[in-house]
Amino acid sequence: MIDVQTKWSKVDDYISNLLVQSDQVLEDTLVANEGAGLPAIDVSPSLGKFLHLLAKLQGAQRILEIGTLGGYSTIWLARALPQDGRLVSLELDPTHAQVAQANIDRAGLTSRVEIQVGEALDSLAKLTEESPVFDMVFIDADKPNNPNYLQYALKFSRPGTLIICDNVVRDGEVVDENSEDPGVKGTRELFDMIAKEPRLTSTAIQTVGGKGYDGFAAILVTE
Ligand SMILES: C[S@@+](CC[C@H](N)C(=O)[O-])C[C@H]1O[C@@H](n2cnc3c(N)ncnc32)[C@H](O)[C@@H]1O
Ligand SMILES: [Mg+2]
Repeated sequence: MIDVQTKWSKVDDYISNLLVQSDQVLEDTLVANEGAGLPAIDVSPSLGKFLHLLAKLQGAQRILEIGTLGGYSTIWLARALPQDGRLVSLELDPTHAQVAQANIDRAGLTSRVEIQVGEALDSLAKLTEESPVFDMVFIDADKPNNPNYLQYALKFSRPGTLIICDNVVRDGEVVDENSEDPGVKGTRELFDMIAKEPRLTSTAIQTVGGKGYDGFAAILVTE
C-alpha cells in the first residue's frame, strides 16, 4: 500500500501534467531557484495556476504580493495581468530578489513586475505614501506577521479586492490553541481578525499534494 504523501504527490502530478500546463519558463524558474539554493517553498504548480485563474477572474490590474522567493508565484500572477498591469512583490532577502528578478526577466514580465527588497513592513509603510489600491493581494511571507500584512492589505483594498493568504493550515497545527509556534500564533490571530472584521467575507481551504498538507484563506473585501 502506498503511503498517503506518495498518493497526494501522484494525484498532484496527474493534475499538473494534464491541466496546469506548466511551460519551460516556469520549469526553468524552479531549476534556477534550486541552483541558487533557495528553499522549495514556492506554491505548487496547481496552486500557482489557481492563483492565476483567480487573478483572471478578478480582472486584476494591480496585484500586491508579500513574499517573492524566486518569483514562481509572481510569474503565475503577473501572467494574468494586462500589458499595462502592475504587480508589486515584497522580498526581504536580496539573493531571493536577485534570482526572482532574473526569472521574471526571462519570463518577459519585467515591465509588469516590481520587486521591492527589504522588510515587507517597511516597504508597506512606504507604499502607504502612494495610497495604492490593489485588486488582489497574495500574502506568503513570514507567518507571524500575517495579522500586520492583513491590516495593510485592507488599507490598500477597495470593495471587491481579493486577499489570499497561503499556508494557513500548517499540517493541521492551526487548530492548536496552545501552540507556541509563532507561525501558528500569527495565523490564528489572522483568522480571528478576519472573523471579527465586518468588511470581510471569507473561507479557508485545506489542501494536500506534493507540498504536503496545508491550505489557504480566501478573503473578499465587501465594503
Ligand atoms: C514562502 S516564500 C514565498 C514563496 C513565493 N510566494 C512562491 O510561492 O513562489 C516566503 C518568502 O518571504 C520572504 N520573507 C520572509 N520574511 C520576510 C519579511 N519580513 N519581509 C519580506 N519578505 C520576507 C522569504 O525570504 C521568502 O523568500
Ligand atoms: Mg506559501
